[in-house]
Amino acid sequence: MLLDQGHHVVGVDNMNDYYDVSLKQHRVDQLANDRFTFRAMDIEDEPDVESLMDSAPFDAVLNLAARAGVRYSMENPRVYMTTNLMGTLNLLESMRRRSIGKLVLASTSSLYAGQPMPFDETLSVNTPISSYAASKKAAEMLAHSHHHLYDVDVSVCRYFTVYGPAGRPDMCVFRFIHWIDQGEPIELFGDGTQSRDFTYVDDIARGTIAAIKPVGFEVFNLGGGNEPVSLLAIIEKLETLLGKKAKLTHRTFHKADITTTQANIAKAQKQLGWQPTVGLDEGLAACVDWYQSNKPWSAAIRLP
Ligand SMILES: Cc1cn([C@H]2C[C@H](O)[C@@H](COP(=O)(O)OP(=O)(O)O[C@H]3O[C@H](C)C(=O)[C@H](O)[C@H]3O)O2)c(=O)[nH]c1=O
Repeated sequence: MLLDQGHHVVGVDNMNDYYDVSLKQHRVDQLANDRFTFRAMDIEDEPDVESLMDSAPFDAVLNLAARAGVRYSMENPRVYMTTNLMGTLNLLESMRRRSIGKLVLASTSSLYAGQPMPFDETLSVNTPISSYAASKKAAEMLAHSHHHLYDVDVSVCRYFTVYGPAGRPDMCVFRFIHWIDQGEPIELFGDGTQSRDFTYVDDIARGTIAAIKPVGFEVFNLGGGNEPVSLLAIIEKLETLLGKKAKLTHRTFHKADITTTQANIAKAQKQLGWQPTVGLDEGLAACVDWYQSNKPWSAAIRLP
């Protein structure tokens, strides 16, 4: 979207193998453009971040680089802190040294666990239930202190369960499509009544770009803003789209999982002029279309 608007963009990804690297490469390949440069590097590596920041006169940094799996953060909490917190520190420090004035920081609705819905940005989110959420909260706080000390302008975007074509294969929508299509049992944590305010990736991209505008320091919920939809309802919709019945294997509800999410998006609507436009049925259909039209490669993507 930034390229379509005529901007020059440098994209960074460390291409780690937490999930199938061919999917990451597929996404990079879609961005072929004279104004796009890709750098395979890690924001944890301070000298590399410094050299990156010297490579062009940046107006803004959008930090979407993260360890983002909720359940895997119980297995390997250390990488969540090194990437999500120390990586953010490297970016903030290199921005400070060069007076790059704008940071958009991707954060998460996972922070709202235990709070009353719909989740409002003013709720206190000091009791995270996963190392992932804790690392994102830590990054938000670090960004705040850099805003206070060095005047960097910060928009924190709390994303609500983002899905879309070429989506993450550690998340439910991608996996459920794969399993239903392949006739394999869906691994379902809990009874499937847990629910999410699913948000389509293009809406998230538009909201993230809208958040580049100067705001001081603000937190914005970027969520569908709809009634939360249960996993069982998602499975039913995917069965219809794929024309196949799902088989289920039940697993214990995961301790790091939030039961339900619903965004209050009034603030993003008002201050960013942002409104999600892609409904769940349309969004899921786009995911299934992408999966079908990229076969056999898409069906062979390794699930973590
Ligand atoms: C992958 C998978 C998930 N589930 C269940 C577990 C959860 O109760 C629910 C949604 O899990 P998922 O990982 O798709 O999404 P969230 O737990 O909402 O987390 C996601 O949205 C937030 C905002 C982020 O910030 C995370 O980066 C992102 O991973 O489906 C299953 O039952 N089976 C599965 O194979």
